[in-house]
Amino acid sequence: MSDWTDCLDFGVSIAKQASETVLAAFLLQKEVQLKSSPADLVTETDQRVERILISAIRARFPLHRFIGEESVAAGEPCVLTDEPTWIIDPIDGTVNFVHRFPFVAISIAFTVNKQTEFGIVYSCVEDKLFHAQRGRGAFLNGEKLQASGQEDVSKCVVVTEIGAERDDLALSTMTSNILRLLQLPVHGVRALGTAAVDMCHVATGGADAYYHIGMHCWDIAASAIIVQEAGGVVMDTDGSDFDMMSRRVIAASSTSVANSIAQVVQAFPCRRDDEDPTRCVCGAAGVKGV
Ligand SMILES: O=P(O)(O)O[C@H]1[C@H](O)[C@@H](O)[C@H](O)[C@H](O)[C@@H]1O
Ligand SMILES: [Mg+2]
Ligand SMILES: [Mg+2]
Repeated sequence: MSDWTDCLDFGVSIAKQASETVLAAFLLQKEVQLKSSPADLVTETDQRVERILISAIRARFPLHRFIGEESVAAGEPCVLTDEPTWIIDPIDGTVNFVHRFPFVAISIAFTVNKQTEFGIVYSCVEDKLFHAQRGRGAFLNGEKLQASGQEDVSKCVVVTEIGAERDDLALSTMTSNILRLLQLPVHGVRALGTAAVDMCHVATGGADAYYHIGMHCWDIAASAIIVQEAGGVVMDTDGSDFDMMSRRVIAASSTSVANSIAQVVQAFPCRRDDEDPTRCVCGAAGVKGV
């Protein structure tokens, strides 16, 4: 049975190569386009990095499939099959990238039979390479990672993201979630602006939990296995099993902390990543396809 290490090694090498494109543009003025909201940005660099990654992988592994953030934005389907699949976020933290806020990451996950075999999150400006391979542990620049193991939510630093949604229901849900957490209380709430790196800090033990509603599979598919391989727990915000297409996640140091967060965090309606956007009505006022 393949252990996919050759794919992992190739993924690490192209993430580092592609980061040169991110860093070359990081301090430059950027042309910005909007996607689903005034806070959901994309630049030509996001699109170019995704093309670089996918063409390099396709040349080496021509039968593999892809789910890429900017390919999906351009109309490609977001459907996970049993085939070997690379799930790519070329720049996680595009708002940070546009503003030169130094937390931007390339996130690459690899699945076979819908099971994640490895995840790579490369925080380019920090030069921090997080990776994990199923059953073989999680690492930061080669050093093994261990989640904090914290069991008491009142002793936790919790990371989250406010996301790109700007409708009243999403904003009131997200802000009331933060208020309810602070009232538990928790030691602190943080947000770096990149879901992938946020979640990797649970694997380092520097944070004890992460939760998010509204992110996409490409934001968290790689960091989910990194947390799990560091001894953390990943689940849906309703306490059910993690489903990378659901657009809801809790990653935590322990099951008890994850369950405590699931009890106070409420979700707002989001279309699943793998739902046909032409056939769904959801969101605050049943806004089509958000
Ligand atoms: O669009 P990119 O790839 O930058 O991903 C970010 C999302 O856009 C945010 O909504 C979300 O809140 C996270 O910040 C996520 O990292
Ligand atoms: Mg992202
Ligand atoms: Mg992105």
